[in-house]
Amino acid sequence: MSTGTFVVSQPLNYRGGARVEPADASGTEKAFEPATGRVIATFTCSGEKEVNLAVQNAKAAFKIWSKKSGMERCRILLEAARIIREREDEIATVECINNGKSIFEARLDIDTSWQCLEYYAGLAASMAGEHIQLPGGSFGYTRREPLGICVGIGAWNYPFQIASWKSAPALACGNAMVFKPSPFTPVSALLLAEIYTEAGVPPGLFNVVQGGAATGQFLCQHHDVAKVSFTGSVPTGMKIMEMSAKGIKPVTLELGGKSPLIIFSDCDMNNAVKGALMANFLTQGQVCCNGTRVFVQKEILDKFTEEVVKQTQRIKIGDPLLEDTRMGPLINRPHLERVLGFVKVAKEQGAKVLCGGDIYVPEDPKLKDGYYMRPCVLTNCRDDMTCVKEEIFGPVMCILSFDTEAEVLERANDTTFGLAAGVFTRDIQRAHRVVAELQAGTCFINNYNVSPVELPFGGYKKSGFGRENGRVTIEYYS
Ligand SMILES: NC(=O)c1ccc[n+]([C@@H]2O[C@H](COP(=O)([O-])OP(=O)(O)OC[C@H]3O[C@@H](n4cnc5c(N)ncnc54)[C@H](O)[C@@H]3O)[C@@H](O)[C@H]2O)c1
Ligand SMILES: C[N+](C)(C)CCCC=O
Repeated sequence: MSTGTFVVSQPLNYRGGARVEPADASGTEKAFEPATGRVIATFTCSGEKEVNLAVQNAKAAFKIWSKKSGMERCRILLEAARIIREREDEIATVECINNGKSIFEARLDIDTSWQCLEYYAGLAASMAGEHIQLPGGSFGYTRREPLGICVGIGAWNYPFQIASWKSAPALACGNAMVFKPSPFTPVSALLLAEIYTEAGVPPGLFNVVQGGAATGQFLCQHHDVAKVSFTGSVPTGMKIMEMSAKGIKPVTLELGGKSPLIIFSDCDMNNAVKGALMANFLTQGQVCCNGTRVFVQKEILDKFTEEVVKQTQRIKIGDPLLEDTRMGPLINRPHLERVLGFVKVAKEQGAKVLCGGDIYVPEDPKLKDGYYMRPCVLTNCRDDMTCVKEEIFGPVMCILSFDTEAEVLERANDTTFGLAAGVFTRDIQRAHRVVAELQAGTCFINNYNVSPVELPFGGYKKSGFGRENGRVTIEYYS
């Protein structure tokens, strides 16, 4: 498949083990190919009736699935993981077309998706309660029971990965799920739904409803829904929590970030520069855990900055389906304008643009209406600037300088977010001392943005609570 050719011809809702047109509507949406600005799908957003049907299907499947043994669930999830792996290129291609990320990155996302299914398949087989000895020869026991119908609501930056990271632990624990992707990226969750069916889950165990806020609200307010797992922005997360509170439903909130990346003067410079690029420019900078506040120790500020700018200017921007492309378009026109707006405000507040921060028009004529910008490095930044305080969610790196460890720790933690953080140093004692003080769910040492599924992922403060991945997530779905 090549850029500019894909169109969606089948229904985008999934219920009872098949693609369906929704029974009612709460408006329509268009999905785009960000590389060309072309519409690839016009779809109906699900209304209350359709949401209700999806939940009823999930309820019927839950009755069957929750009675299966861990080993039976394990076999089916392993089969689904195998199919994802087999169809990796096809899934990555669809992801790349609908999201705009490079095919190189999309394949990595699909890898963490099947790995997540494999991981929870393994845990499913060994899940158990406890036997607790009581005085006088008496005893009690606990059972690990599924919650029931879980709702997953996803963001647009990692569409297939988010659907997998939510559904794999939910299904492994014996739950059913109704998943709502972002209306910007409605396509790839359907592939996951079809794969679960092919692998042998009961019809209705994993359903997809499409739509925006209205559809999401019907899901969160539904009285048969036992839990909501949400990935998205802080303002939406607050609404999800309010709605869930009314129904006393537990929530997992995977929200935004403005993570610090601390580069000490004793770092391996090449590795730190590489790390800063990985922390800022994957998926066009549209990554929740990006280390966008780059604190560099004064002694190496000039050298580090020069090298980062040189490497940033070498990033190959273009057609996301080409093997050598490393940066594609942003998700849509309004978001591109929003990110460029942040760069404008940064300049007005005194930041200096060292490279990028402007619209990019690729030479290939079919990409001329795509949502491209050049990755941006800002210097002369201060902690009180908008670009340093707010999540930009685009390819914009802010460089700040610091003198001492104590000073940088205080400034790094001076944020309402707490999703991730990074430290680059050759001093291993300092590395561990610093990460122990950082208020962040994930801390990287001499690395950034790797996320093995064995490790829990989630935030402190307004970056949310609850975790995805790792053994602990079982606690959030059972
Ligand atoms: N922590 C993480 O794991 C993680 C991962 C990816 C993205 N994010 C965050 O997501 C944000 C970007 O994603 P986005 O723009 O899609 O976020 P968003 O909050 O606008 O939307 C997220 C999802 O919520 C739905 N939604 C919107 N209003 C709703 C409502 N009132 N009720 C129910 N559902 C509603 C949307 O349709 C979408 O599916 C960034 O802040 C980013 O940091 C976090
Ligand atoms: C796989 N990453 C790069 C850690 C991203 C996780 C999801 C954040 O947006």
